[in-house]
Amino acid sequence: MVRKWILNALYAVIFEHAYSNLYLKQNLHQVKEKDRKLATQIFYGTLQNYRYCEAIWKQHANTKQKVPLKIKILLTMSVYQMLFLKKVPSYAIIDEAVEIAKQTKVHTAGFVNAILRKVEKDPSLPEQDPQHSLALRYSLPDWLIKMWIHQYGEQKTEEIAKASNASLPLSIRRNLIDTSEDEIRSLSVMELLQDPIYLYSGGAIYENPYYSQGKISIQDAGAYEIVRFLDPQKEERILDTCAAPGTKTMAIAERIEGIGEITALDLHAHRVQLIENDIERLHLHNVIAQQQDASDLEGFGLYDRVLCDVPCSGYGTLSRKPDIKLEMKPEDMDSLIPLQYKILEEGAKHVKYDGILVYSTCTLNKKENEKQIERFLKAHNDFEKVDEKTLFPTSIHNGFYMAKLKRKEDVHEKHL
Ligand SMILES: C[S@@+](CC[C@H](N)C(=O)[O-])C[C@H]1O[C@@H](n2cnc3c(N)ncnc32)[C@H](O)[C@@H]1O
Repeated sequence: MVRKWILNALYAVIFEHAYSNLYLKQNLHQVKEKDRKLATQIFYGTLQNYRYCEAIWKQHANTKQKVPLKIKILLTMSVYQMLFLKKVPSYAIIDEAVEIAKQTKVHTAGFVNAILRKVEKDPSLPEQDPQHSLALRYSLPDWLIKMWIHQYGEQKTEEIAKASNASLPLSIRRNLIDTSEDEIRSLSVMELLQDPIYLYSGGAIYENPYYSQGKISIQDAGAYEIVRFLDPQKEERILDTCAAPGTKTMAIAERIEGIGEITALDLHAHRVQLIENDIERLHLHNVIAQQQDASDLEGFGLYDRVLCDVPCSGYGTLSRKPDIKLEMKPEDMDSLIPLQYKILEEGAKHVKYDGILVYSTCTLNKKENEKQIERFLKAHNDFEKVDEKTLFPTSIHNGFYMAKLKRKEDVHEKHL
């Protein structure tokens, strides 16, 4: 029964903290091929709309009644289907939910039936304060909406919130070294966004021989903008300080057609392994992966370009990683700021005269973005800002912030 499988998958993500994309990658094969698309849609759709769907059934429940965790998820995923899957009639969704409740906690079947019948009759939420209702509509926490309104204004916040809930298409990057545009076009599953980025609609990408042969890689179109922004050139020495899983590293290597030298670092050994796997899959010989804390780069030399794609709160990637929405807490929001700044300062020491330093995040929080750069520039008058961009999320790509700094004085002896 596909819906029972989805219930267990959601339980693993919500209460056992499995990563949604990894869980699907490892377990979706248990679902019959014909049901995989639907299973994926209900799984991600429920995660994305969790707060909203939960609020809808909860208004019909007695607040004193103790509801088992799995039954809460069952109700929430059923409400998601009733509201968002127009092709499946409500009675079929309710019947199946009652059947699953009987198999899971038999005494809850009547409760599940009663609540879902009430939702069927009245699926709306009462009038709320506008900020709270915006947060609920897009299943985001109230404090995040408040912060975005404060930092980006009301209209932008509505756009960000909407995009954070979109079902993004999968996009891929053509390998610029050995895969021509014609070869990519011959695959009818590709639609051009901006070469080398294409939309992919060909189903399980990991099973596509183009993927295993290293001709294509998964790449968010917004993330690739950071690579264009870094603008790596052939024969340069490039340092990527927070590189795993290596998507941008590989895109840089392909952009310079394997001519030049890239050092890719990451703090965690298991994540360095991910970079190494891609070096092998893409047959790249000019990338060195190394486990290293980027807040201490003593002994590293000077580079033409340094990319600090720092760890961040990830609020630009909520549509592709809806699990973040379930776990985000206001106290976590700014916790990475000191580490980000340390990585930026350390990376800066290894930029050669006239060289380029790019600082980037996949979040929308000015304290992790613009404010970091303002503070850095005040403390380092040997750098100047040459460009800065916030790429807001859309229904095609994630959201990012990027700043490009140039070293303008030859003061390395002072630093190294
Ligand atoms: C935003 S992700 C990088 C994504 C990567 N650039 C890409 O495009 O695939 C941030 C990375 O920083 C790594 N990280 C966290 N703290 C670090 C540190 N002190 N030094 C180096 N890497 C660190 C994390 O393990 C994570 O892989």
